[in-house]
Amino acid sequence: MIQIPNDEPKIELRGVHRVFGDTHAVNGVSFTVHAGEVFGYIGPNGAGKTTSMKILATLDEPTWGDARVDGFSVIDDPEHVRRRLGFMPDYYGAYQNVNVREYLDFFARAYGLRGADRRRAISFAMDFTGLDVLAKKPMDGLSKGMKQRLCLGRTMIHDPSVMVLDEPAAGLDPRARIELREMIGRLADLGKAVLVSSHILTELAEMCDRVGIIEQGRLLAVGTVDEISGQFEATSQVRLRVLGGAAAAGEWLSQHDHLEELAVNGERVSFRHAGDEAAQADLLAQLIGAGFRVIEFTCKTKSLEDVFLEVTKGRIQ
Ligand SMILES: Nc1ncnc2c1ncn2[C@@H]1O[C@H](COP(=O)(O)OP(=O)(O)OP(=O)(O)O)[C@@H](O)[C@H]1O
Repeated sequence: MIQIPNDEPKIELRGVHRVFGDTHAVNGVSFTVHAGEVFGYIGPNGAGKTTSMKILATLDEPTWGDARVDGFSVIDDPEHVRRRLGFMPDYYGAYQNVNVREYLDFFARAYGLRGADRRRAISFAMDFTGLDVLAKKPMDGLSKGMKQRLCLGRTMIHDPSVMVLDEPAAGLDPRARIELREMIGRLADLGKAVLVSSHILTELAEMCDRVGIIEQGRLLAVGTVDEISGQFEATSQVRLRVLGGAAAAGEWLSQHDHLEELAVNGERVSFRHAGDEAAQADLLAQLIGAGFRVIEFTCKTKSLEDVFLEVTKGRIQ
């Protein structure tokens, strides 16, 4: 995956709002995605991901603000946007008595592809998704993973420069998920800008160049996973057990800086510590030096899931 700085973004949301009655589904969201970049759009259920994606796909319009695809406004130039964008929704119908090739052929025709161009587009999509061996298989007989590939093939049939994928990994088994990640990487290698959503940060962490975390319609953080984690990894959760009771150790610790949320319960003490591992090792040595009989001492930095839970507060609307 490459990241090309200083070029025009392929996707640009500029202060996008979408209001449904009392619900501010998308609340002033702005971000960009460049050619060759995979951007993960992460948020809990009802956060506003699908609504933003539908606006990009010209299936809905912003109440205020604008979004651009390859420089074209979704409000002023929706026809140009549609030609340049492929949208994979989080649901799709399976047609009865339609095989893989026929399904792709239908969508290629819908995009106005003819003759040799249409045959080439179908072959490329089947090749890319590894469905060439299943060309004659009826669509309703495909596994979930294979249907997802077919849907991806349909989304790329008109060779869009922008791909918007709504929860593509939902319900896939681990192998299908790894294969999907690999396909998304190859889309980026082809120079496409890929926007992919999920409500699970870890599901996307490895495949995305950058992520945006959204909750209640607001974008709470944007950056690489490391950048976002770094903002929240400043403290570790420390737990210790002191033989014979921890009240005195708790009292001793409460005199120290860089400690928060100190709690004592029987032999156990827990607190948040703002220092690095060396500082924690020093603290343990001081505790033992002060005569406390420490039998357990653990430090846990935040996992990606912890970071996600901290960024999003679990509010729903
Ligand atoms: N057409 C609509 N009319 C009224 N409210 C809507 C409409 N579409 C979405 N909403 C509301 O907007 C909010 C955002 O919904 P959206 O589907 O964009 O969230 P999401 O992040 O995609 O969630 P999920 O992961 O559950 O798909 C929700 O509160 C939803 O109920």
